[in-house]
Amino acid sequence: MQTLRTTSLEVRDNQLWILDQQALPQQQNWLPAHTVAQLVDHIHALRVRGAPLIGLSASLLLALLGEQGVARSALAEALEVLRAARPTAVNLMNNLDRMKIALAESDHVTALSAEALRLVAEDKLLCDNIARAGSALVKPGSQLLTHCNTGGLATAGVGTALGVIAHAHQQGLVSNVWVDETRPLLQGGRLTAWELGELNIPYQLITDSMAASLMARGVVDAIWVGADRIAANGDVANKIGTYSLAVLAHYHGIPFYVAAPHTTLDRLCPNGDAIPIEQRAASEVTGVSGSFGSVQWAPENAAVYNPAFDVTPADLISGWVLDTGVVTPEQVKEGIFQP
Ligand SMILES: CSC[C@H]1O[C@H](OP(=O)(O)O)[C@H](O)[C@@H]1O
Repeated sequence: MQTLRTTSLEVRDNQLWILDQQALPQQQNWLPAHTVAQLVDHIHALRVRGAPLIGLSASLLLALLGEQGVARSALAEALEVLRAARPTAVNLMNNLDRMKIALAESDHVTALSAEALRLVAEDKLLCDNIARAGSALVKPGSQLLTHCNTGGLATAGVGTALGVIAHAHQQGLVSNVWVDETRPLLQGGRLTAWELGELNIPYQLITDSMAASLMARGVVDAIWVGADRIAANGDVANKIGTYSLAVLAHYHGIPFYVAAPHTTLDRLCPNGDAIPIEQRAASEVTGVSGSFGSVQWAPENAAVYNPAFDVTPADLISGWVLDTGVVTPEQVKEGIFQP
């Protein structure tokens, strides 16, 4: 397979390498994802994270294994193991469903590589289209608030919600970005802050609990978030903490936008109640770990509830900004996302 590089993925010498997103921003460590076990471990640990990126990394590895001569039957098993690596972000399943079709072709090795590269190229374009569609909704001088990380690290392109923010900033429309640190894994404080710094976009890092008072002060003009799965009725699963932002935005009359590629749509999922929500380890809440090591503050036997995502009901969403354009609440009510 040709050499390929995104912000956090690289194909080099016919092997897949990943940028460890748990070590950022202090360290930029590229790690091997040469085997299914390695990539699944990276995905479980969120060294590889972000709904689109998870699907793309799995697709690329499957194609590379095919080129390395792994038997078709073993590739089919590998596909199923990768498909189960994380349950909420549907991009993984959507991508691998397309790879499954390629695997059934007579020349499956060529078909797998072509499909994986097509998925990467498509995602870059989807990000650009989302950025353009979304920035049309940004008013001049806006202060925008975002949650978790939805930039180039999480996609093959400029990102989803953060791609909109970056494109709007390029057009001179953004005066400041409020960056939710996004407990417990701090994707905002570590990754979004790093990406905005690299892009020279003005931002202020806040704890998640600060968002409400900023809205009350009238210094949040719109909220932009990503998505891990969009159900047929428009409900959205996204990083834990998204739902509370949507409720606050509704109370304060602030537009709340979800930015995502169409590969995040799950038309067979009727509503948010049907979206599987990943439950994660207690250690992510009882303390924090990173390139510096780890520290624990809660009692050893603390009982912990740690869902990685929550669901925002469609009636709290002002618009779904997809690569195909902006979808309105009226269109969602009319069933635009229905199968
Ligand atoms: C464009 S990434 C979409 C989505 O993925 C993130 O979750 P995680 O960091 O657990 O992979 C977050 O929910 C983003 O909004």
